[in-house]
Amino acid sequence: MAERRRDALQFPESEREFLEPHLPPKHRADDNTSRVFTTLTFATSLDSSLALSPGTQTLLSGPQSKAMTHYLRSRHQAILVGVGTAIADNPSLNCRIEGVGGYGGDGLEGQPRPIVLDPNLRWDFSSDSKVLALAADGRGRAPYVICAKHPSDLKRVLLEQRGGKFITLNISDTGPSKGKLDWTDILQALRDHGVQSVMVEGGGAVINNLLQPHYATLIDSVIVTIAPTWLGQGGVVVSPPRRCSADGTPVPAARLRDVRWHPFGEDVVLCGKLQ
Ligand SMILES: NC(=O)C1=CN([C@@H]2O[C@H](COP(=O)(O)OP(=O)(O)OC[C@H]3O[C@@H](n4cnc5c(N)ncnc54)[C@H](O)[C@@H]3O)[C@@H](O)[C@H]2O)C=CC1
Ligand SMILES: Nc1nc(O)c(N)c(N[C@@H]2O[C@H](COP(=O)(O)O)[C@@H](O)[C@H]2O)n1
Repeated sequence: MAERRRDALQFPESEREFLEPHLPPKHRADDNTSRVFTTLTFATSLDSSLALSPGTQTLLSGPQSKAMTHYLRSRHQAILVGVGTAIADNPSLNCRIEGVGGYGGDGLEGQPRPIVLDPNLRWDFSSDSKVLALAADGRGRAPYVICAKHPSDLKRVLLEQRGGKFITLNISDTGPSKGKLDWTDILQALRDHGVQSVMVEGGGAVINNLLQPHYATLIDSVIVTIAPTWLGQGGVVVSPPRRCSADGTPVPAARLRDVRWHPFGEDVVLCGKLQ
């Protein structure tokens, strides 16, 4: 049995039941489903902010909802963030729940694969990246970087040495991701690389892009932590593009159905499906 770590998080069995209907099915090695179970999840303030300002990290989740997020990480094969988040936060993107690989468990069992959406190769993971350091230390997996350019051999070799890789896709020339990567292509590429479930954590640009009606059928589950604070103006806001009906009247951009709420400490967690 691997050594117990003092920084491991606890998430009680009694809280897990609430989340179960909103999680991907437990995967089998022979599972041939063609699509990726996709969960959109993030922590927000009462004024829909993810962070106090662009380029900064803001702690919103309390200890219980943070443990919940780490439990979600253990139940998905991958975590996806945009390069803005990778640069701003230098995140760990691993799972620190007691009992998963690297935190008392065997190998890398329960550790999700970090995915960074970085079309123009802005992320310099070669210096001081927590994700790569954790991968080297056996407490997380090396990232897959989804890009639209060919990386330098230096970056490619460094990533591959740690067990990660670059996945190069074409920029979309139509639809709601014109000039970017299309989510249908991103999720298909993940499936082609063996990923059966992914939680998309953010940041603002990623969430606002994905919350467009065109992609609603790609998202299986939405799980949002709401913290009892207002961050104020100038933050990184979740607010997808406006929609209008045929006569030009504004209509809601997106809405959840089958909604359930659960308090975690001072936060509340909302689970639902996109209509
Ligand atoms: N409270 C929370 O749960 C979370 C908060 N954050 C916060 O969000 C902030 C970062 O958000 P943003 O600046 O909006 O950056 P972001 O993390 O959304 O990354 C934006 C970048 O991702 C790439 N991207 C996004 N969609 C794409 C697409 N369809 N195709 C190709 N590339 C695409 C582009 O390069 C874009 O510039 C940080 O302050 C971070 O702390 C991030 C994640 C979760
Ligand atoms: N659930 C949640 N609560 C918050 O308060 C947050 N700021 C975030 N941010 C996301 O988590 C990443 C940091 O994760 P590590 O602890 O470094 O693994 C950060 O990059 C955001 O994606 N999430």
